[in-house]
Amino acid sequence: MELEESAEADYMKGVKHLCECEVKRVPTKYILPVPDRTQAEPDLLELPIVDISDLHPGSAGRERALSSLADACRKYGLFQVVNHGLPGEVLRSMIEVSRSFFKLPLKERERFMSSEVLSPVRYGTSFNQTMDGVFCWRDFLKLTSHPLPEVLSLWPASPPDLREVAVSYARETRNLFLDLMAAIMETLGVEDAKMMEKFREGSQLMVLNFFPPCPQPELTLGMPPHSDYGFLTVLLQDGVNGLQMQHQGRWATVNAAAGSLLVNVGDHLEIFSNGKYKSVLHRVFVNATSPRVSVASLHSLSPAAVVSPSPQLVTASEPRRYMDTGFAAFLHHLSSRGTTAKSFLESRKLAH
Ligand SMILES: O=C(O)CCC(=O)C(=O)O
Ligand SMILES: [Fe+2]
Repeated sequence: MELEESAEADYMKGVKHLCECEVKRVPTKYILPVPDRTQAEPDLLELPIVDISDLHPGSAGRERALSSLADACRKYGLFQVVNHGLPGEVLRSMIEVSRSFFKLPLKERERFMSSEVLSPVRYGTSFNQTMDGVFCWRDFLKLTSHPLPEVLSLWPASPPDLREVAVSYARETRNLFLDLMAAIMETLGVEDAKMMEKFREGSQLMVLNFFPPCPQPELTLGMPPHSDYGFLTVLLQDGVNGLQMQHQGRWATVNAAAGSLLVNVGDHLEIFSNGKYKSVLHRVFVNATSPRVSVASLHSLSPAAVVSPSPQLVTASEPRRYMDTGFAAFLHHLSSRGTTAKSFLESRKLAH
């Protein structure tokens, strides 16, 4: 009992630390109101699959692949990519090095703790630890990954292979993002070379997530319902289920094999597409036995840029649906209200 009480006072140190204190019950700080908990076993959802090799110019299956990509962005907001060209070894090493980082002693991880959301390297816990009333069962390391040279020296130097592995993973996911955005622009019927240039100059943030086993997983969540802010997120998981998405008004569990890559539509693409493609609301559940690691790579324009609906998608019959949105507006929302559900995007909608 004594141990659990002192552990509770330490919740800012994260859930890995709580587990090391061998808590047998979830501290009050993590207990969600009943309606916010996961239902026992939501349905498993078969995700649409996009074959990246078919998107290459000249591929016989190109038209079909573009149409399945458009459908996936419109109807699901989350899909699985295959034949993506990322070497299995790069994916496996990224999971492995993330796992090793979270195994480091708290003292080493804590050095990267910061409440400064713009900090290029940031270790933390929960979703938005300065705002969350109820904490969630997650520790994370956020690494600004593009433009890289200025920030690389700030990344953790331990585990010793973290920089090398994460740089090569970041480069590969960035290329995948750029290929996907070129194809997505085509599915939207938008020709905009300047925009493609902005994607190339854009930002990339990698989020290494760690969800340790939880003694009472039914009381809490690994991440609350949220959408990601960027254009696309490339998501790598370790084969332990945890991701749920909202589809047709219901929560469903996403079943992704170890080493497979998922891609989800973020708020900026919803804005750019003037609402044609929807950012997906998703959350993470935890379990009592298996630690889980995931790596989310969030891609957008540079923080100084403004995202607007593409002028080519605003017409007399399709009026502009969203305000111009800069990164500053997002940060303001984050620090004043948090970003659970799709509250940020809702705040950018224009009334008609
Ligand atoms: O762990 C996952 O599967 C999802 C993580 C996620 O949604 C995020 O980092 O934004
Ligand atoms: Fe997310």
